Amino acid sequence: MAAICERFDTLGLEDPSRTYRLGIMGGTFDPIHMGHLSCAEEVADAFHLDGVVFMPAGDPWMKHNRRVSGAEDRFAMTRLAVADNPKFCVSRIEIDRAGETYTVDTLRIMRSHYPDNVELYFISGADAIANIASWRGAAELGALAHFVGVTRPGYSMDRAREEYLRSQEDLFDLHQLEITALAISSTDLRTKVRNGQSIRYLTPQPVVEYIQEHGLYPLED
Ligand SMILES: Nc1ncnc2c1ncn2[C@@H]1O[C@H](COP(=O)(O)OP(=O)(O)OP(=O)(O)O)[C@@H](O)[C@H]1O
Ligand SMILES: O=C(O)c1ccc[n+]([C@@H]2O[C@H](COP(=O)([O-])O)[C@@H](O)[C@H]2O)c1
Repeated sequence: MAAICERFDTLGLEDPSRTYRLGIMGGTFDPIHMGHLSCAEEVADAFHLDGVVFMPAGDPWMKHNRRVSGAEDRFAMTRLAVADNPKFCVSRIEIDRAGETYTVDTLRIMRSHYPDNVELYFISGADAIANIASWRGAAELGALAHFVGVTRPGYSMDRAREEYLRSQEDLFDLHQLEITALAISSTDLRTKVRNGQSIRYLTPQPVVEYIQEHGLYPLED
């Protein structure tokens, strides 16, 4: 099995004199939606990334207060959603790792997998960045990867930035990017499915069909 994700496992080796840039789009993806996909695409474009690895969290510990779908369903939906984009791939490393999922562990693994000419860019919405001071190993994160905080409707980027700087021992910079505002959330999609409303155009059609075929989201969070 590929160590990170097959498509980008040998990134950096082709031309050791060139710098490569790899994005990491971390999330629970329960389910993945156009907000995630469009965010990854806009960051890839703006930062000239060679690719983006979608990284479904195995056990997202900050979501223990609510129902989270099985990792294999979330992985399968993410794979369907990115299948038509040659710059995207999905990694199993977090869902194959036992225990609660910590980004610091993932970034350590990725940093040791890739040669030094591959720079890592962890992509995150303003809501996730605003919690970063409480992430495991927060002070180490900025040394392992660049962090790109993107705007998200309803969340403050100023607060996200303050929390990010608070989490860093040294003042690593946070790259900020204003992206097209899509007020879409997985929570809204789950609610719509439960209420029998359409989610067409909010997530790719293969994901809509997967949710229907597997009867996901019958119950409240
Ligand atoms: N519409 C959006 N615009 C920008 N970023 C987003 C958007 N939706 C999610 N993100 C970012 O994508 C990452 C993964 O998000 P996640 O999988 O938790 O989705 P979510 O829609 O926030 O889910 P939920 O509603 O279940 O909490 C986070 O960094 C989050 O900030
Ligand atoms: O490492 C941590 O402690 C940590 C705590 C909360 C969230 N994260 C990561 O942040 C990303 C977005 O998380 P979420 O919960 O908004 O889907 C995802 O990759 C999570 O694994 C990481």
